Amino acid sequence: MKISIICVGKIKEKFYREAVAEYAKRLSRYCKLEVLEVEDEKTPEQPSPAQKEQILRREAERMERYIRPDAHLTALAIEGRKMDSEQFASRIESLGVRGISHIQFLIGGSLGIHPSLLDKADDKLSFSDMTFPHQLMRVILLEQIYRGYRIMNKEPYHK
Ligand SMILES: C[S@@+](CC[C@H](N)C(=O)[O-])C[C@H]1O[C@@H](n2cnc3c(N)ncnc32)[C@H](O)[C@@H]1O
Repeated sequence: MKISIICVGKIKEKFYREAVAEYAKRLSRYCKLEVLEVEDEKTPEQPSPAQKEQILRREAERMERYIRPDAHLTALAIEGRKMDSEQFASRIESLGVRGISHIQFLIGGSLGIHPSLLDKADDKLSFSDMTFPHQLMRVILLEQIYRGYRIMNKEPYHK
């Protein structure tokens, strides 16, 4: 399985970069992982609705360049569907059984993901009703994918 994480903005903090690198290393046993970063737009403190629309549209256009029509697309969104780790593992497994060999995840920037891009996603996945910074979200997603593979392979994992 190939897994792509398409995200807005770079990871600035060293400790997040190290966590991403650690999970990427652990995941290399299970899947082919790629992390694709697109440039974020400068966002004013209080963007007007028009500015917000423009920022989200530009970031969405950049993300769309990486979206592959044959891949299964999951957008990370607070208002998406919640699942537990076992359900998430089954989801990845069942996509593989259905012959899907590429899963793409989208993580938005500070203003989120443009609604038109959210509409294109096959799934919208929520990790809780709370808002996480996009850099931390990347780490959490990688950890859950790793946990998912451990669950699928019936390998021990701390609870
Ligand atoms: C700082 S958040 C954006 C917050 C923005 N106000 C919104 O409502 O989308 C950046 C990105 O991280 C992801 N994210 C943050 N918290 C999340 C959560 N609880 N569940 C799923 N994705 C989340 C989403 O992809 C979001 O676009």
